[in-house]
Amino acid sequence: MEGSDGKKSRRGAGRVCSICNERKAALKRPKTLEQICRECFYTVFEDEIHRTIVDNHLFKPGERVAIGASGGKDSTVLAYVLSELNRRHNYGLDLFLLSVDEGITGYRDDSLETVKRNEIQYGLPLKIVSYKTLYGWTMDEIVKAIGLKNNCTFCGVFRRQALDRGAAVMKAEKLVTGHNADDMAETILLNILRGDIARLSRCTFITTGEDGPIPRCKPFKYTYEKEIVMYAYFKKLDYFSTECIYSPNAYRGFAREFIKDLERIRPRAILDIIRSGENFRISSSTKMPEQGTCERCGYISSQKLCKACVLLDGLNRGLPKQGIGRSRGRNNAKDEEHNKDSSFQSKPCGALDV
Ligand SMILES: Nc1ncnc2c1ncn2[C@@H]1O[C@H](COP(=O)(O)OP(=O)(O)OP(=O)(O)O)[C@@H](O)[C@H]1O
Repeated sequence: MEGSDGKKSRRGAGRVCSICNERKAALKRPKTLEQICRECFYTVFEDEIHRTIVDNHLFKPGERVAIGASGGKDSTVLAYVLSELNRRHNYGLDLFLLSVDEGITGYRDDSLETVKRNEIQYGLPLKIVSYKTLYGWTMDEIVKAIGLKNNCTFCGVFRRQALDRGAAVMKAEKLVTGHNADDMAETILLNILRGDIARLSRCTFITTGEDGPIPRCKPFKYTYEKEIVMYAYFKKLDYFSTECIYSPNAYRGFAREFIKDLERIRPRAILDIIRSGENFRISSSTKMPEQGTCERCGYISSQKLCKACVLLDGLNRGLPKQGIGRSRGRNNAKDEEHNKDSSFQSKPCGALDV
């Protein structure tokens, strides 16, 4: 960059990487603000994920692992990095891509095309399961029935089960998702704001569902979204970057913006929120929901019917609002009455609903 005096601007020009002290710095690392070169960025980024995997015992050798692949930046980088680390460190994992087709025209159909290309680029087999086949409804049809306001509830609940069912069909022993540190901080904050103690106590776990059909883990728990985007950009990874056309959730949006503001002032804020969430102690007198199984479909549930069955029932009976909102200890006709007044909404898509 030339200054007004014709000399090279000092800002960043010629600065040496603070890690290798050899190459020219090419970027400011969002997590630490260090000026580093690309090569060192790749190394620290991948090594941190490797450490997270090893320190938290995320996998066992020989495990069959489904990578929840939406075609977006997070899961694309996850698929790429995990297959690299698997080779480099001999994890011995049998990896494959698992995608859920929610039936959102102009969004998921396009992102699935990206995943199909990733299948070839990374040499990972791909399995696609769809809402239409599993539930008889596409999200386009659900939105027609319910409108834009609560559709994320359906999508989040159905996706969670769809991933489990797809993983079960493919005989996976573990499912990994691309939820990152920003998602994690956002969910902690939302659970505090909602007073959702049950979720707050579990939402920071890196592995969840060990008592359910298939454990899920989040290797990007401490990975910053900005670094994921940077990594994808520098590595020229093929991903789909459009927002969901049905995703208007204002409450989560505020939490997201708040965290981004905090990060701008102090990058460590994201990690500190996660640490705080991890260190919360839930009072032993707090009543927690007991896990059982859904009477209808056998899926894990703390109610007589799981959330997906309640929502599906409502859709099929022409009462799509049934089951929207909190329904602790309910699952009966009174739900509907309650839901009319409920100011709470279930978790939207992108949720770290554990
Ligand atoms: N349709 C899908 N099929 C398979 N996995 C999915 C799907 N949608 C979401 N996931 C999994 O859940 C994670 C979090 O999803 P979320 O909706 O928050 O998207 P995101 O933060 O934009 O992630 P991505 O960039 O991977 O789309 C994804 O990284 C992915 O692993």
